[in-house]
Amino acid sequence: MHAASMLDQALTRLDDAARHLDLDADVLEKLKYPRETTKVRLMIRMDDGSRKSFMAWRCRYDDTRGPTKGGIRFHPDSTMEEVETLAFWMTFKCAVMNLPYGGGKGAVQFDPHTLSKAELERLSRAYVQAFAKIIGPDRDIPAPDVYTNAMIMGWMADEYASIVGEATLAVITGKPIALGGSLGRDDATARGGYYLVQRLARQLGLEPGARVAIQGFGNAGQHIARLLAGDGYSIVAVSDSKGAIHCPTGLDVDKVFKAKGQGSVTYLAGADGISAIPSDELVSVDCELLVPAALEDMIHEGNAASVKARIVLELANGPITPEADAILADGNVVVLPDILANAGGVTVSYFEWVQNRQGYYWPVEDVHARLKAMMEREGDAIWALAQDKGISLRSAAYVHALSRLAGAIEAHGTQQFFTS
Ligand SMILES: NC(=O)C1=CN([C@@H]2O[C@H](COP(=O)(O)OP(=O)(O)OC[C@H]3O[C@@H](n4cnc5c(N)ncnc54)[C@H](OP(=O)(O)O)[C@@H]3O)[C@@H](O)[C@H]2O)C=CC1
Ligand SMILES: O=C(O)CCC(=O)C(=O)O
Repeated sequence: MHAASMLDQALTRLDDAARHLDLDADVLEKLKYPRETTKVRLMIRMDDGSRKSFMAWRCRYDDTRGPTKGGIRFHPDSTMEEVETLAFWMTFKCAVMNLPYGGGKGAVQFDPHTLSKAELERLSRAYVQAFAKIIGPDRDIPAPDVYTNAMIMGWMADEYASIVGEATLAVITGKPIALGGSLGRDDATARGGYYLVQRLARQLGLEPGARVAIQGFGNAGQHIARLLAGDGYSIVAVSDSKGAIHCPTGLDVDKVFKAKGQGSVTYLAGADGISAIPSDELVSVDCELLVPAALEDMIHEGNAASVKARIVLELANGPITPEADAILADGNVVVLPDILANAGGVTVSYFEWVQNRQGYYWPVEDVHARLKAMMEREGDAIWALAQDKGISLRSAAYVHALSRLAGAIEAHGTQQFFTS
């Protein structure tokens, strides 16, 4: 898909949701455009003494419900349109979960595999130097996303502290535990999706033993594999950026982790009845549950009809295009939508922010219990709304979020509304 049309495509979900609510036109006008997007060219010194520049963005899409929140992505294909679209989704995700946040997102356009660790640290710190006036614990709070992690969040938090002259832990989440991170943030994205599947398993007709295919084997993909396999689900296919593997009788998840540790899940191809399959065939594998956990637009008009799974758990943001959504709906495939299914990550980020502000840290059991309760509360509400209105879970999630956003926009009053 052409990047320029990405936000327009995402906005079709807003229009769809608006049809189910009696909204003031001002609400839609406010949510149709990003509030602010800042673009900076970052310049760092490379290990060989040369200087190199990198395009970077931070978007604060909407802050009606609170400071903007969302991850920072390091990826060679990132664009401003992608950042704005991801920030739009964050706005709705935070509203779905009733977190006191608006939506934001950031990115640097480069391939992190091409930089040394020291160069990566300089670039991460340069990002914070450039955006120090935009981020802040009550303004805009970054976190990890694709190809960023706790180590990078630690460098960024450290850089921010040195700029403002005091430790400000709540400026960024997904930090190392040693630097004010929350227990349970590492697997929170997958765990939130897992709690949702557990909660809706009966309605979805899913049970342990069901076959699962997982696209992407990073933070989200690895943790969902571990959690579902631990419950007796059979992981029959996985992929990463280098390719995909398939084993109809079920993969040994420990061996997949070992292969990934050595470089790629594809290293297992050829062993124990495991075959290599083309990456784009992962979504067509015969299974009950398909888990996209990589990038956007992986299920599109061209391959949606080949999906054999009955249920799709969207751990990735935007893995299904609107055209593919319609094809899946025609085939009675139930989609657990991204703004609910992967909201565990930002929810535990919120817990981290709360703990940083309290200066009091929770045991992991408390983090899990609170996350579970929130996933079940919002999951139940969205399920009931979908049943009641006869609409998809995605439409119901957007309606659920939009009614909260509309309430907040209206409560701000017109002066605030037009000048903020
Ligand atoms: N981290 C978080 O807290 C959250 C993440 N998400 C979303 O989840 C998705 C995954 O993020 P996350 O797990 O954090 O990112 P990671 O960087 O940890 O992992 C990304 C994974 O996707 C794989 N990948 C990249 N391109 C392809 C491809 N073309 N086909 C198959 N696999 C591919 C990568 O492969 P390789 O390992 O070979 O590089 C890697 O395994 C994204 O959409 C992200 O926005 C959503 C909510 C929160
Ligand atoms: O943890 C966060 O604050 C945001 C995570 C994120 O970027 C996402 O949910 O897409």
